[in-house]
Amino acid sequence: MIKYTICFLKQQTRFLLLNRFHPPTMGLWNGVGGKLEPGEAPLASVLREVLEETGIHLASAEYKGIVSWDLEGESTGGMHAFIAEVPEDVTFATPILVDEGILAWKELDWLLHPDNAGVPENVPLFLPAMLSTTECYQYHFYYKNQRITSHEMTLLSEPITNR
Ligand SMILES: Nc1nc2c([nH]c(=O)n2[C@H]2C[C@H](O)[C@@H](COP(=O)(O)OP(=O)(O)OP(=O)(O)O)O2)c(=O)[nH]1
Repeated sequence: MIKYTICFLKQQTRFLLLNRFHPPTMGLWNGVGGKLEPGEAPLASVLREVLEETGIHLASAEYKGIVSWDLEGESTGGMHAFIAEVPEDVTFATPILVDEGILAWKELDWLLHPDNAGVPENVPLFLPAMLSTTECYQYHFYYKNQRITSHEMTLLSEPITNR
């Protein structure tokens, strides 16, 4: 069951990330998102979460598929993932403190740097693929002792953005 959404908001090469005050991914720089409400479509959910957490009113976001995880052999959850371009004329000054954490623009190179321990371990493994394809995949991660041991990506033949 996919319970969450996540959106990577970008403006050219930089991304608006949230350093989260609370679990999951507490203390790490992650995309913006949250839990789907009952009956809510993934796109509506992610647009709502972006508005609530950043104040940015997006007209739309591009569906990129599902990120899911398997902890110690049990499939425990996942999130519908989106990428959205913030128009150039939208000025969003950071860092800024919000209820959920600290928002700041971070360069893609910083986000993907192999020495960067400040982003969720799975982000550098799925985000480059999402940025380089228009196809939607399920990115599935296997964890043991809270570390990724392997991952796989499978093409989604019927993306489910509006269900
Ligand atoms: N990169 C990454 N993000 C994750 C993982 N697990 C996980 O839940 N997330 C994301 C999905 C959501 O965007 C976010 C968790 O949402 P949340 O619990 O804060 O949801 P919410 O704002 O609706 O929560 P609440 O305050 O109402 O309880 O973290 C993960 O393993 N990697």
